Amino acid sequence: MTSVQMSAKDEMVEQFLDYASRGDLAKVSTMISHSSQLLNESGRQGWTALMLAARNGHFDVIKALLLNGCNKYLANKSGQTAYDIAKFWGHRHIARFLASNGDVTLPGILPSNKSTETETYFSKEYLNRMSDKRTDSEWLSAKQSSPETVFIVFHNLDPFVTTEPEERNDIQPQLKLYRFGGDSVKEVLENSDTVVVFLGVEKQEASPSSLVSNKDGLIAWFALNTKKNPTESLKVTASNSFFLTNPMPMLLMLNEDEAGIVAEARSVLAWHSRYSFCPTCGGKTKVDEGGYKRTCLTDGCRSLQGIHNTCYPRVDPVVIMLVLHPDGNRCLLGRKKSFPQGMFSCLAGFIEPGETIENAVRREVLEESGVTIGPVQYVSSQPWPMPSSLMIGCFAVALSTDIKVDKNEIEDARWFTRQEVIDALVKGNQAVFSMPPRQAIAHYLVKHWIEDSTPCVYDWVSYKRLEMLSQMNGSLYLCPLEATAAFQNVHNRSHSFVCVHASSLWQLCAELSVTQKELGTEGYDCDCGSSAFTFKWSTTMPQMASG
Ligand SMILES: NC(=O)C1=CN([C@@H]2O[C@H](COP(=O)(O)OP(=O)(O)OC[C@H]3O[C@@H](n4cnc5c(N)ncnc54)[C@H](OP(=O)(O)O)[C@@H]3O)[C@@H](O)[C@H]2O)C=CC1
Ligand SMILES: [Mg+2]
Ligand SMILES: [Mg+2]
Ligand SMILES: [Mg+2]
Ligand SMILES: [Zn+2]
Repeated sequence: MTSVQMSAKDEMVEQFLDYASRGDLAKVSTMISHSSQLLNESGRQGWTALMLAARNGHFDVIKALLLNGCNKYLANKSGQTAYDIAKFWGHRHIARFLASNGDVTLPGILPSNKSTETETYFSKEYLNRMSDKRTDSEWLSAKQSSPETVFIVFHNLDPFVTTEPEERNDIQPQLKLYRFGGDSVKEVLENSDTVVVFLGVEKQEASPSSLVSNKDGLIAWFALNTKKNPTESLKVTASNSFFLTNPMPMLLMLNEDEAGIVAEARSVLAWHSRYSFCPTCGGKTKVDEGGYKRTCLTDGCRSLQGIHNTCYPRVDPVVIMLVLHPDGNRCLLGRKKSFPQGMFSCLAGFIEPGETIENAVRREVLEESGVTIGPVQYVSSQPWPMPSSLMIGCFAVALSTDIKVDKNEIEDARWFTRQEVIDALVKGNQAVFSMPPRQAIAHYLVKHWIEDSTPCVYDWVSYKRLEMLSQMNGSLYLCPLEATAAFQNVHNRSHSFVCVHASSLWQLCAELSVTQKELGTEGYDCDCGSSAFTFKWSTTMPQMASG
């Protein structure tokens, strides 16, 4: 080979590596189709195209390289494979993909399933439902007249609440359900239009039986709903108490324990308010089983035979999905006209009869956005008592990317980049769009995706952010989601050190005009799997430039 030919080849390799490094999928694919030998070529320090794409998080390039048969086990001069590189730089989804058994059809862009079940707002079970007691009418009526029993009152499905006595000044004031004793709701209970539902008993840890004087040591909870405003007949002692109108967003302001109680109570009461008569024959019904059943009073009604599923409270399953772009770096969010200005959320839709969760995800996404979906993965669920949905949260991987919005259902749908999403999570109103509230499972899905797949290099160590966090005088974790948590919960934390990922350290040092040594960093492995450094944060740190 002449030296001229050598350098032409070197040049081509350099060009190829450069495209892979920059994530130019079209150019990488064209070059492979002309010369498949390029796949395993390496440049400086033995870095191959796969390693460079892994370094910079180009999922689609990695997929193309592997599909074309590139060797993922090659190591560079430091002995690192593409997998090691992806892991080091925090591209966890890519590391997972590279670690998978060469199965390029199973996208690593789907976040890992968390091993522990995550509690979403409305999902906390504060009460033990004790469904076996629903048919024990003697026990139920004894509980209704027991002095420890708690009654919560709804008027047209709006709960009676009071503002939290010790308001914490860091966040919005919290609302508490007003807990009535039997004496205070006597008149309401006597009213024929009142519906009574037995919700359950306090779990033992909430009310140790030594503190309870009744026979079985159980504190029962009942929910009441009335059509006529019962305020005058209720005995209320607290001054700041009222029926909470405007369920969205007001129901999101309860504390987590009580949100779970409302999820149960409001759903069952909503069912009673909508199913006054037998759905099968239109006849009168009577309320049974502590409010968990309505039995038709018409002899021979079909609703009384077989599986009488119209007699029990309904739950409507809804799929809600975060659709991930095939490049792994963008997600699809949409907005309904009714959303607050600027807010985008996950697409969602009711599951139809005869449909699996996966098929409902594929159908709703196609209907609303025109995007076709491949793999679907269940993540978590959330009761949504408006009136009684069960949100089934999923991740879905798109097969196509062109968006065609169904204007009847939603107003807009767009692909948002990972960075835009991080900005929305952290900067709130100053970002290009705003996130749904943290209590919504949509928020949880988006956050989980970012948490799982975002290397900490993303812009987190910007001056503004550090400045903001340092002013709050608390923990300064700069791993993306740790930082969000620190930002929201700073008062709970006692740390006073900053954690930056290896990839951001040089940037931070440059911005603070200090050396790594001067910062006094110590290396450690961040929970997210990346290498990281911590150092003590002090107010005497060099002043950071603004902006
Ligand atoms: N917790 C969270 O994060 C989120 C919760 N949600 C909730 O999910 C639910 C469903 O989402 P959405 O996008 O509206 O659903 P869809 O996309 O399925 O569209 C809803 C529309 O479809 C019709 N429809 C079809 N089947 C049903 C059914 N079984 N029950 C009621 N309506 C049906 C209704 O039309 P018509 O009104 O014309 O009869 C309804 O307005 C909503 O109640 C919403 O509150 C949504 C997003 C986020
Ligand atoms: Mg729809
Ligand atoms: Mg929808
Ligand atoms: Mg629908
Ligand atoms: Zn009937």
